[in-house]
Amino acid sequence: MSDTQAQPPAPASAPTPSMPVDPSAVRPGTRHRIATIGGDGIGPEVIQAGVKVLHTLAHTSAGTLDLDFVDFDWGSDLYKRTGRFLPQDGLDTLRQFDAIFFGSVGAPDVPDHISLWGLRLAICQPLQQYANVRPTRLIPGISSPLRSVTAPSHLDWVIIRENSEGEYAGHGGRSHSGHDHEVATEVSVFTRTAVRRIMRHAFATARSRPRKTLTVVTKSNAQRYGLVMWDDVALEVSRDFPDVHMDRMLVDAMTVRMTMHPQSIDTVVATNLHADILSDLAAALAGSIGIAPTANLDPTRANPSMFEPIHGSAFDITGKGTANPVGAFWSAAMMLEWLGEADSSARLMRAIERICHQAIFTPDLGGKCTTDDVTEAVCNELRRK
Ligand SMILES: NC(=O)C1=CN([C@@H]2O[C@H](COP(=O)(O)OP(=O)(O)OC[C@H]3O[C@@H](n4cnc5c(N)ncnc54)[C@H](O)[C@@H]3O)[C@@H](O)[C@H]2O)C=CC1
Ligand SMILES: CC(=O)C(=O)O
Ligand SMILES: [K+]
Ligand SMILES: [Mn+2]
Repeated sequence: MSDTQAQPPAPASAPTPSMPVDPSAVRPGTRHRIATIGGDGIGPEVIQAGVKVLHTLAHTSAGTLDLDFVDFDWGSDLYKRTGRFLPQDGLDTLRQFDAIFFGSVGAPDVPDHISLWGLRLAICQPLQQYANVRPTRLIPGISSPLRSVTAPSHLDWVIIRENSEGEYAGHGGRSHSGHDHEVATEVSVFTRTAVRRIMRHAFATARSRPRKTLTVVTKSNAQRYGLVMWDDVALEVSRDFPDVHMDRMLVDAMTVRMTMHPQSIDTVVATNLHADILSDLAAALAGSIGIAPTANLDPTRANPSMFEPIHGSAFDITGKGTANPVGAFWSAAMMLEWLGEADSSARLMRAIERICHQAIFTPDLGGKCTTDDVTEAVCNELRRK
């Protein structure tokens, strides 16, 4: 760090971990091959910004970080040209990479269910990225809409979302289409195997964090089969984690607790749909959906994991150059952590925190900066020695 330039103070405490990383499963210092898929809308804007930041991080790492990127133009434009969001051998291609850095999928002129199933779910589900990890933290400099949240320790959560089945299992159908007696079903599927593995991942995450507290969220009053099984499996798995304090909440009450008692929450596990909704709320309570990151993990590491901001294509701001790239940067930091590059990950998070401390903000955070301004500011922080 330069002596001549004033630096904002370092964050009060080190970030709490969101992903338990087994040191024997990673190879820090080796070349990591990253597939980048910008996708649609603001996806390519924030992923290009993220790649720029990662290049700068590598160039300023004194040779300790070696990243190699290959970009894929998969998404709705490819679909409109070819009828496919990714090529036939797309998954085999992705399996050759160490990680995937993803933007978003969804275009105004393609039905949302076609695009989501055509690309994001078409990658996550077959690659068994069953743990969707969504940390939320109040970054110093950003203000929460909640009056009671004024310090980072007041809102420091990680939401673990089941990412392979549940409400997004793809079971269902429509008959008698367009008639008054039309019927449509959307069947939630819960298997003991998948519930057990996400529960084990959630307990392990909770155990890795200082407060060792896990909230199991369901709707097992109204949903009396699959989610009662969730509760049963949670109780069984909890016996293997006696040092983790577990409590249970119904999802409707959880929205109240998130808003009224955010300090009482640490690690949360919920179904695919419930956690999808709760994590957008969490992002807003921490200041903006534009800053929130995700890891889609295959915890077994048999397949590459995928890292993306939690937001979608944001049609309303596409092409304006004002998309907040921080969610993509934070996702990139998670990717580095998962690849075993803890020091580089921490360096990137510090650079993000410094620009937030200086209020270098896009409009979603109340600022006037562009995506490029924020990206350049983060790169400049990384170049300071
Ligand atoms: N993982 C994915 O690829 C996801 C895809 N989608 C898709 O994206 C499309 C739009 O979905 P929406 O429901 O509108 O959600 P969205 O997340 O794209 O946008 C919701 C609101 O948040 C704002 N916003 C989102 N990201 C932002 C950023 N980085 N900076 C500043 N503002 C930001 C948008 O401008 C919009 O007002 C749909 O096609 C949907 O299916 C939605 C969520 C996730
Ligand atoms: C699709 C979506 O909303 C999500 O993955 O968060
Ligand atoms: K996304
Ligand atoms: Mn979502």
